Amino acid sequence: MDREMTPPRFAALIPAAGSGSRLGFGIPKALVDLQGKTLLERAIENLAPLVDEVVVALPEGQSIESPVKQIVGGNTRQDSVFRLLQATEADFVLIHDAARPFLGAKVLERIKGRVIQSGAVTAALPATDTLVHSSGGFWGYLVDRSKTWAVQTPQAFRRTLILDAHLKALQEGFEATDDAGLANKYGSNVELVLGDSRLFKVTTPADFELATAFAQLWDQKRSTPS
Ligand SMILES: Nc1ccn([C@@H]2O[C@H](COP(=O)(O)OP(=O)(O)OP(=O)(O)O)[C@@H](O)[C@H]2O)c(=O)n1
Ligand SMILES: C[C@](O)(CO)[C@H](O)COP(=O)(O)O
Repeated sequence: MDREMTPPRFAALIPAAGSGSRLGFGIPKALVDLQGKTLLERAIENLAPLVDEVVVALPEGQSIESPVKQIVGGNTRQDSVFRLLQATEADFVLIHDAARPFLGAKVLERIKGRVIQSGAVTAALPATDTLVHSSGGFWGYLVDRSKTWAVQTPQAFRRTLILDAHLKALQEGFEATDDAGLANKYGSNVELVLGDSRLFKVTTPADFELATAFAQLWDQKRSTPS
């Protein structure tokens, strides 16, 4: 008798509970308007068509008008993601910062295409600038650029793998800047998948200026049938 194969289920998990202190607009960064849509709305609209479920972590006391599942985030990004992981039972999770509003379908397809086999993948870009390790504000030593990548989101994992890494980190009090770092720390081989320079993170007012200028072009392209 043929066994029926059910396709794996994917959840998009969006940490959006940060305060945006480096942006300094006085409201949570994910809820800042960028040319008619908030950063969070943009993240949801990019991810929703390619997953079975979307869950967002928001600052306490905030909610959005959207059918997606909403939970309260934690004090750190890591804590917000840990809470998001407990809010889904999907086989695979795509974790993506609300602060990266320009996520195209091609990057997402690349990430989804690799995670089933790899179990742990992240979008990343090979470094293009000269890189140095600094010492007291001066040139310390040159870093080998040919082996250096800048890590972005989305990052995708088999849910049980990344949940296990988060649980171990919690037990040990280990903090990482991202989930790929946690997966690597607890023994997973994290595959680097080519990201995109348009996936930059809106962190500072200068990033926001750039995002404002670029959003019009992005929205125009999305509404033009290819
Ligand atoms: N306690 C936190 C902190 C951050 N994030 C989310 O993690 C992503 C990346 O974080 P970052 O760009 O550092 O956002 P903020 O923490 O808001 O910024 P800042 O550090 O400048 O305050 C953002 O989508 C942010 O909302 C979160 O969900 N929960
Ligand atoms: C997760 C991340 O976007 C990968 O580059 C990055 O580490 C987040 O850093 P932040 O200081 O929390 O913005």
